[in-house]
Order: sequence, then C-alpha cells, then structure tokens
Amino acid sequence: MSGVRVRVPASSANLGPGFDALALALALHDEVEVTRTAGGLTVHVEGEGAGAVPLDGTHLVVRALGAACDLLGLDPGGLALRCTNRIPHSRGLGSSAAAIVAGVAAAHGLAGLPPGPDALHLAAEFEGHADNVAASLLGGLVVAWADTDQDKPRYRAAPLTPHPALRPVVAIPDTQSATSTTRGLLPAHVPHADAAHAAGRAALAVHALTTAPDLLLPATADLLHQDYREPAYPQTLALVRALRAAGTPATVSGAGPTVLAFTLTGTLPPEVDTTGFRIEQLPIDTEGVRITPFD
Ligand SMILES: Nc1ncnc2c1ncn2[C@@H]1O[C@H](COP(=O)(O)OP(=O)(O)OP(=O)(O)O)[C@@H](O)[C@H]1O
Ligand SMILES: N[C@@H](CCO)C(=O)O
Repeated sequence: MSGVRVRVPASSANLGPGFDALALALALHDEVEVTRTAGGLTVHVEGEGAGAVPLDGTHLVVRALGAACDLLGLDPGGLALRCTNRIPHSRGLGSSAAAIVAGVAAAHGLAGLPPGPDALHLAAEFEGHADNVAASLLGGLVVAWADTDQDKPRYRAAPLTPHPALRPVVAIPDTQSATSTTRGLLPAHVPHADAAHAAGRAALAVHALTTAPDLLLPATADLLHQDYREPAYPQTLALVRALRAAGTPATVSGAGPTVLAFTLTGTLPPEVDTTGFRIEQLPIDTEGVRITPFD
C-alpha cells in the first residue's frame, strides 16, 4: 500500500506585537500517515483530540487534504488516515494550523510535489491568517503577510533565522480557549498611538529575535491584542505580567491561553508562581513540515 507520512511542528504566533504576522515553530509534533486504499475513508486519531475531533470527511486534516488535491488536480481515491497528535488543542500552540498543514503537505506528498507558495496560500486561507501555518510549513521563525492589491488576499511568508541562543519555554494551562472566541474580543479600531507602538515593536522584535536577544523585553511588548483578550484567560495575562516584571520576555502564545517565554537558559525565574501551568522547554523546530512518501 502506498502513501505518505507527514510530521508537522507546533507554533507560537504573534510573539507579542507581531499580530497575525510573526510566528515561531516549536519542536512538538503531530504525525499523520495517509495510506491509499481501494475506496472510502477511515480516520484513526490517537493523543490530543481523540474522542473530540470528527472521524469523517469533516476532519480538518481530511478537508485540507481534499482542498489541496483539488488544487493539484489529484484524485486521491480511497484513503486511510492515522493521526498521532501531540499538540494540545485550543491552547495557542497552532494545533489547527498544524492539522491544515498536515493535510496540504500529505496531498503534495501523494502527488510527488514539494509544497510551495500555493500550498502556503491555501493553508492560510483555511486558517484565515498565515502566521501559524507559515511556521508549521517552513519551520523556524517567520514573518507572514497578505498582499491585498487584488480582489482577495494572497498570503505569503518569509523565513527569518532565529538567534541560536533562544530557549523558548511554554506554560500550558489545562483550560482551552477557541481562537474564534478570542478574536471576537478584539476591537475594530485601536488608537493611532497603539498602532504606532505595534509597528515599532514588531520591527524591533525581528531585530531582537534574530540578532539582539537582549532587546526581547521591549521587543515583545504588545498593545494590540493581549489585554483585550484578558477576560478569556486572566491567569495567562497575570503570568505574562509576572514574568515580564521579573525580566523574562513573555507573551500570550497565539490566541492563548498558553504563555510563551523567551529565555536563554530554558528555565523560568523561580520566584514567579506558575501554579496551574505545565512548564515545558520546547526547542525551536528549524525543519518545518517533513513529508515521507512510502510504497
Ligand atoms: N490535529 C487535529 N485534527 C483535527 N482537528 C484539529 C486538529 N487540531 C486542531 N483541530 C481543530 O481545531 C480546533 C482548535 O483550533 P483553534 O484555532 O481554536 O486553536 P489552536 O489552533 O490550538 O490555537 P492557536 O490558533 O491560538 O495557536 C480544535 O478544537 C479542532 O476542532
Ligand atoms: N494571530 C492569531 C494566532 C492564533 O491563530 C491570533 O492571535 O488570533
């Protein structure tokens, strides 16, 4: 039986001021094995999301795979999917983007083609923004944007080289928070001074993340989204503020409620109370999605 195995990293988006733009791939991986069969569809899920995600054509990996097959002009025939999920769902670690990238990458693997700019665009259209999918696809640190001069956005991303001294640490709470819910907490308009702050700090974040980690504390300051989302996860904002007060650059990871801290040691300051959070040092994934066809 032929097919393809894909391995896709988690990601942390925004990184403070880079809302919907900056993201970092993290070495926590979902794996999906897609086998061609005589007909029909079966989906087996182990780990995160087992018992919660659907096991039919509405499964996110299946939907993304189908859309990518349409794009590539490929009739995949019958398929059997085995998903081994390690990225926690609805925690701000890019699980939905990873699932979408897995499906898009699997279709490319079945077609014998590398995922290029069209794959990134398709995955970002699914997700609604390109930050997480770009990190999961390309690995490392990315800046994503949408060209908006046509009638609909064209999603793009550029890879950056993260500074080798960075040792990201995540603090993951038990509670979940849906991205769609916390995007709904954001205002339609922000003060010009806050927008100017975000532009300056996002530019500084690129410099700090690639070249000058000593500037990460001011570079990760955000006024655009984190405080607006506080009602959804007050403990997350409390931990971000406590870490920052102790000198550790910390942000809400993606749409939360996980906290991302940039350290140089892989540890958090012992005086900061992290009760209620699972602490994990997650190295930066520099590879992005891995696609392995099999016969
Ligand atoms: N591996 C997966 N297989 C199928 N569905 C998934 C998978 N991962 C995520 N999903 C779907 O996506 C939802 C979570 O998406 P959501 O955007 O709310 O959170 P997230 O992607 O984990 O966080 P963030 O976007 O803030 O980083 C899950 O509830 C589930 O419906
Ligand atoms: N940039 C996105 C990431 C989560 O998908 C957000 O903060 O809503």
